[in-house]
Amino acid sequence: MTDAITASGLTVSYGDTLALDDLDFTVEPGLVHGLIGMNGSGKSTLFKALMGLVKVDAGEVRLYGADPERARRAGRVAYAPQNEDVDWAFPVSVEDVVTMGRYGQMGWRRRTREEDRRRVSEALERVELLDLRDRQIGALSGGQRKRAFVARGLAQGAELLFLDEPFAGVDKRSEATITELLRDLAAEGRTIVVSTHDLVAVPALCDRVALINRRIIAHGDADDVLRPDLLAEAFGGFVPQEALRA
Ligand SMILES: Nc1ncnc2c1ncn2[C@@H]1O[C@H](COP(=O)(O)OP(=O)(O)OP(=O)(O)O)[C@@H](O)[C@H]1O
Repeated sequence: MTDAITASGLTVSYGDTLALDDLDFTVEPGLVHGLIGMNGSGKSTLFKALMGLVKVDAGEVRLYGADPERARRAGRVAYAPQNEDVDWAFPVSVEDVVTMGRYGQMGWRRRTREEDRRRVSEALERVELLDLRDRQIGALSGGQRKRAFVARGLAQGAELLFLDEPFAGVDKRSEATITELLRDLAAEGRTIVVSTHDLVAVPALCDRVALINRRIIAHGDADDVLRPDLLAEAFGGFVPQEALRA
């Protein structure tokens, strides 16, 4: 089976800051992968590089064997950004945000067809936001906002979903709802990569765990990866205690 992601020798810098350093990352399809690392370890940059959204100094990315930009344009990959990267005051409804997932298929006039409206409704129903479809996106709770972005990816028909910190600012109940949703999507064959600081959330959510600190330090089963020595390497000598209890 073709891997969902293969990245090799990926190097990205912003001026003098080296964000990714000769990083290799291979992701099996149909699983939930957790991407764990401290602030500034390159998690968001990795997502952007995998989607062809930042300039890569060196290295190569393939998504299902294809060029990342092509995979993105074909709607095969979707990205739910960190809260800070979204303008929540923007005057769009939840339904508008999910409809954006259909833009690639709509043509330049962006006129919605029956098929688009059906896919949007199905996606909203799937994430249990159908009754909030007319609400302004910023008037949702943290967990509902994340689900709206997942719905956008589903409306688009994405096979590969990237979620940047989906549990930030989300209560335990919403976290459980999102976890269940992502587990179901993976069971249907989608591939999911989730960046999180929340190590306690990892066992319930992730099939595999990757530790990142500008490169991938370890990637595999949680028991093999969440080891004190590897965590110390990822977290710069500081081992988060909750990681060892996870
Ligand atoms: N647009 C940018 N311009 C300059 N430096 C940047 C930019 N984006 C990220 N960086 C730097 O690149 C490094 C990696 O940042 P990145 O946002 O990928 O890390 P992260 O693991 O997602 O962090 P966090 O957990 O805080 O969101 C950091 O040192 C950051 O300051």
